[in-house]
Amino acid sequence: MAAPLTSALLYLDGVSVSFDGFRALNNLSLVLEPGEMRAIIGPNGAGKTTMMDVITGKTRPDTGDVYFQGTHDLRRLDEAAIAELGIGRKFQKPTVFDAHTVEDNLLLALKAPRGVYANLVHHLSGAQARRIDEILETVRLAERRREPAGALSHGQRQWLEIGMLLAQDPALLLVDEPVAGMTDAETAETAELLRRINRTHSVIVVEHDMHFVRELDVKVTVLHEGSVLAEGDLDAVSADERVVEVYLGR
Ligand SMILES: Nc1ncnc2c1ncn2[C@@H]1O[C@H](COP(=O)(O)OP(=O)(O)OP(=O)(O)O)[C@@H](O)[C@H]1O
Repeated sequence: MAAPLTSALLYLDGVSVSFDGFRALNNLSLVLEPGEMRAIIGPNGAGKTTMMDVITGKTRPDTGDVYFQGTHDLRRLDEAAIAELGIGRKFQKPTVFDAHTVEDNLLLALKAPRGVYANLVHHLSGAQARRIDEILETVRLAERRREPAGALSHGQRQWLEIGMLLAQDPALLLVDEPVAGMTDAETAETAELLRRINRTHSVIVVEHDMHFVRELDVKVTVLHEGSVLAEGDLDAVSADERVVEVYLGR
């Protein structure tokens, strides 16, 4: 089938996924514009993780369209090919190397340059060093750069993991529950950090913490039973009776 004509960065239309007859995603449609940051909320089992799994190629939809940058049909690509296209995912559980320093973790995550001439190596290490400085600044770990990652707080480890994702320079970052277990101060800093990242990257963030979602100040999609229940700014969706009923509580 021909790709739909869309200027969207990410385009999901009519996506359904069943596990043993149970519909985890049920005719889900979602459009993310280039440069956008979107917050995804919804009760346990709403399909948030399954949606991320479909976008990253971990789970194949039974039906529906999934396009990236208008032309890439993500249903036809495997996880590695989708990552290579520029979709990066941060899981809730950090996977940093504890014994390595913060900056070495970032260096390991930097995309290996392809087809590089040997006499450019020195020049490239300079570029890599600048990139690492930039990422350390963004994820607020410049002062901890020479410490082992194992010495970081829970929140700082999450930031390092976001930094490692940035090192791969994805066009779209998928971030799953970044502030779970963080202090209030770390949560506020994480909102600030993602807003900064969003100046140059598109982001989808799944999160239950409503204070955090408010601080992001972006369009919110509420999932429920595998479909979009409501979409809009947080005040609008919070005022939606159906959202109050299934998620926010009275
Ligand atoms: N591999 C699987 N096999 C069977 N059922 C699954 C599988 N993955 C997810 N499900 C079911 O699909 C539904 C949607 O799950 P999903 O993890 O996407 O929800 P979620 O919105 O991410 O929830 P949470 O907020 O708890 O993380 C759940 O009922 C879950 O039990």
